[in-house]
Amino acid sequence: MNGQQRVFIENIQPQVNCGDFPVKRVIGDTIKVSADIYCDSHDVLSAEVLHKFKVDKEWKAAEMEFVINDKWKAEFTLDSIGSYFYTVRAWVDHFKSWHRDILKKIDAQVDIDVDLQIGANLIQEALEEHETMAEKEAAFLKKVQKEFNSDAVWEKKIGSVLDGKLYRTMVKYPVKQHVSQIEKNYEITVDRKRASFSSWYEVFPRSLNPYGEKHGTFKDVIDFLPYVSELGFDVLYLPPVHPIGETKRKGKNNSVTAQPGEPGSPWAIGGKEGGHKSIHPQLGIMDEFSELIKKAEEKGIEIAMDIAFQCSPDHPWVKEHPEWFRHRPDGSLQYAENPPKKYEDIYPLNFESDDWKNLWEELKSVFLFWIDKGVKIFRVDNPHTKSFNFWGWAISEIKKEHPDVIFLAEAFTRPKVMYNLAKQGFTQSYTYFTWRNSKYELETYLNELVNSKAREFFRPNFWPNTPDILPEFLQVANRAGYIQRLTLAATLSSNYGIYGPAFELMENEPAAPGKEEYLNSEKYEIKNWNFDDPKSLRKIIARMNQIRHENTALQNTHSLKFHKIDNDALVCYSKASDDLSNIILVVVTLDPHHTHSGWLHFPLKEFGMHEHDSYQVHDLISGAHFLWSGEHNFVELDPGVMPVHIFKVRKKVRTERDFDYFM
Ligand SMILES: O=P(O)(O)O[C@H]1O[C@H](CO)[C@@H](O[C@H]2O[C@H](CO)[C@@H](O)[C@H](O)[C@H]2O)[C@H](O)[C@H]1O
Repeated sequence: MNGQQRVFIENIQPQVNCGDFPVKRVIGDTIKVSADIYCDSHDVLSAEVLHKFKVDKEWKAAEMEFVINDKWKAEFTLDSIGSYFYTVRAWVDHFKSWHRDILKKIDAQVDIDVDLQIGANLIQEALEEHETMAEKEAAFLKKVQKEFNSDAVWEKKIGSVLDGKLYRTMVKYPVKQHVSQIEKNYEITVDRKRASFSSWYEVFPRSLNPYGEKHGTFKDVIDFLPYVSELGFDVLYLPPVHPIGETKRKGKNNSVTAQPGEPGSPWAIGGKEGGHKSIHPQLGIMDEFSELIKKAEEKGIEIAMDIAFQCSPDHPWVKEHPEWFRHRPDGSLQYAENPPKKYEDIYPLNFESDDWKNLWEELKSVFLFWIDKGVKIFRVDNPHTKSFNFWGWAISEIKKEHPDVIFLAEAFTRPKVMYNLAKQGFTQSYTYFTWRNSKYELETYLNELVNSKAREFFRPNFWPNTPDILPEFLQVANRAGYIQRLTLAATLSSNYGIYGPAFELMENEPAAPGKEEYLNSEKYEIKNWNFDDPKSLRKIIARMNQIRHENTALQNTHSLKFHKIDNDALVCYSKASDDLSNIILVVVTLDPHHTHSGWLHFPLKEFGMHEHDSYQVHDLISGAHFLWSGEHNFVELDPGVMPVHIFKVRKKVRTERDFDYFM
């Protein structure tokens, strides 16, 4: 410790686990750093945030500004994808202290002769510290210094003190003595935009044969792209595309024995044709996969690949690397489980294997293999059943070379485990949204995601359904119920997705009463979907995605605010762009059967308006416009017509010619 250091720096924000893990942002974001900074006595302090992009040699400094109660803040912009680092330093600023005190003394008309000599000495220190100071400024300081040391009249001397030029020049050339600096460098992972704003559509390629007669292929997926594009999705997520094992293959409805010709679960990876780096022969060949990536890209769609680190008994690794699996005393291998679910057709990898280094390398190489083929988004199956240290290592290794890669964690498990995976580097995470139905459940859960420390590292991705989950709500939902869940997913979270055909075609028969699995699940059989079914929700889904793309407010999750509405069947919330130029107010009825109404409270001041202002709300779903005034307004939703309002709030703009319009 250097005993001359007097400044304390604490509570640096944002940070995750005291800086053990990075905070997350996307390119173009401005990061706001704050810290509690104080010292003994009454001296004035100066502080700055030092920051740099990983490869930069030099640190840049952002001057911190005092806020209140020893809190200081500064901000800087993140203009590259990759890792940034920052830390905070502060020191007692003797010039600023001198300046503040001498002004008080002048005011009180007390003797300041000695203070002026001290001022002259401070100027001397600045001149010595900054030898390269611009000549003009150095000359100015020397002139003032001479005055302070001269017999010039009092008025002349204080004229220089009061003249802002001295203050401005000295602050520009600070003398940083006995600087306290936090030793830790806090990390920020800066991702590309899609990390925080993405719309996912999940489809099984093998079900895309247009006539439903054969196994679908990558070519069929290419032909399906216009549909995905029409619906407005930008990520097309495909369950595993690898060879499927024959041994222990599962049959229809999760039967533990498959009948001849049944295709098996795509997650039972590996067969005689290869493992995680091979393609299921009935889907096509590698060139066709590359063609799919290319064609999708032309339409602004990215292909997300499923990474499921597990092996069917026929996977080459089972023979080539028996040491990567756990052997039971009788020599057999234990199949995988995610209690109470049993996955009899796969073996889990043993992360305690003595050969763990080679195992880790091989798994990393699976990602790199597909990245080389053009995949930049991975949905990772069950990451919570693999070593967390492996994920931390693998993701950071991959991101060193490929900082634009996005990883979605499919971990439906305990909250702390889900959060740990996000801290290890997963870009986005599945959530409990799927089961949050009531107003209380939604508000509590969203407040946890948006207003707790989790917001710094956990990016939620909301799914109303998945091939594994047909939630009870959807099992009994009518059309309004589906639209309600779609709206909540698409407007509460800036990342959302649907397990496509089953959602828009409102497939909702459970495997058995009380089960949340789909009857005749696509996981075990090839489906023949009628995408042109007149009851399809495709039009409203397309509109929802269009609204998301046209309104930057919906492209973030952090600005979410719930608003009071005096009816528990109605939920009301808003999102806004950082500059408040785009404000979206959403009202959803949670009762898909009866009409509900209520008075909502929209706190205008928080959105840059006056509490009595009149403004327009434009329902982006129905097209209706309403003129509202003040903070309390009435809404009514008949789910038979439409269970949601997605209002764009148009503020009144006053022009110079006294002509008002709504922006
Ligand atoms: O355990 P989760 O609910 O998170 O589900 C994920 O992982 C499962 C195992 O990979 C996967 O399960 C599917 O594939 C298994 C292996 O073929 C099969 O035994 C299961 O019956 C089938 O559901 C699930 O789809 C995935 O989301």
